Amino acid sequence: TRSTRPQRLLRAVQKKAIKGDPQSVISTIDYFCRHSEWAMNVGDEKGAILDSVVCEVSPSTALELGTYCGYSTVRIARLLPPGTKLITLEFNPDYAAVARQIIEYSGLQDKVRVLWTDGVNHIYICLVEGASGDLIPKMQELFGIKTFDFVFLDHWKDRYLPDTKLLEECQLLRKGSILLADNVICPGTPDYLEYVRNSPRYESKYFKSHLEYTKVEDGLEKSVFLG
Ligand SMILES: Cn1ncc2cc([C@H](O)c3cccc(CNC(=O)c4cc(-c5ccc(F)cc5)cc(O)c4O)c3)ccc21
Ligand SMILES: [Mg+2]
Repeated sequence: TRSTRPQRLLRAVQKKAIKGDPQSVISTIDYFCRHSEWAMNVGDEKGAILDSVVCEVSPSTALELGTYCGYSTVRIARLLPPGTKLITLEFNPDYAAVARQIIEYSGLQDKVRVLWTDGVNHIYICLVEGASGDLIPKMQELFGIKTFDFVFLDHWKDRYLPDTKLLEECQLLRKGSILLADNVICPGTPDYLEYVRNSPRYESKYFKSHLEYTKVEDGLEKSVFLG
């Protein structure tokens, strides 16, 4: 049967990227998506904004909702200091399988481990198969996470708001936690935007950009939880 888009993206990485070099994996994916086949990675333009927020926050605990092929996982993980804990949630097993291979190809495989064995000198990326709504309430028991310093939302757009409320209810956000949401314009997350922009518990800022690999407007919304 015909390969899937994530499989074709993985093949391009295995063929053209330098093994062990995260930047080369990122550039290869961006080139492939711009010149061969579009895919819903956050991309280079919004990716640069993601990079700057990750560097500014320098989180010791981070959560990504929606791994897809692992492009933003690699973007985030390459910037994280040793000892960071990055959890990325993917419910689609085919996407998770491709993401594992792309994360490993990027050389982060020695950091992709069962969580927090020593937690001293490695970044721990844990790619967990499952839906955010089921897994968020289990973060403490599964991973010993108390709160997240940084959350990147890039999964189903109608899950941004319920999952943000779930993070609040599970007390996984602390004063100063940063939420960064992709696609707040295209495809759009109107209920989430309305919430973080009007709730007294958040200070929100819009970073105008474009839908990955296109000229269509899109952007990222950065929201600080005020506690
Ligand atoms: C519950 N739960 N827990 C974990 C988890 C993980 C997933 C998957 O990773 C997954 C699967 C399918 C779709 C998404 C969301 N992404 C998008 O839909 C998107 C679309 C476009 C776009 C824009 C313009 C178009 F014309 C077409 C697509 C541009 C973008 O950047 C996107 O992120 C995420 C899903 C639910 C999950
Ligand atoms: Mg997206």
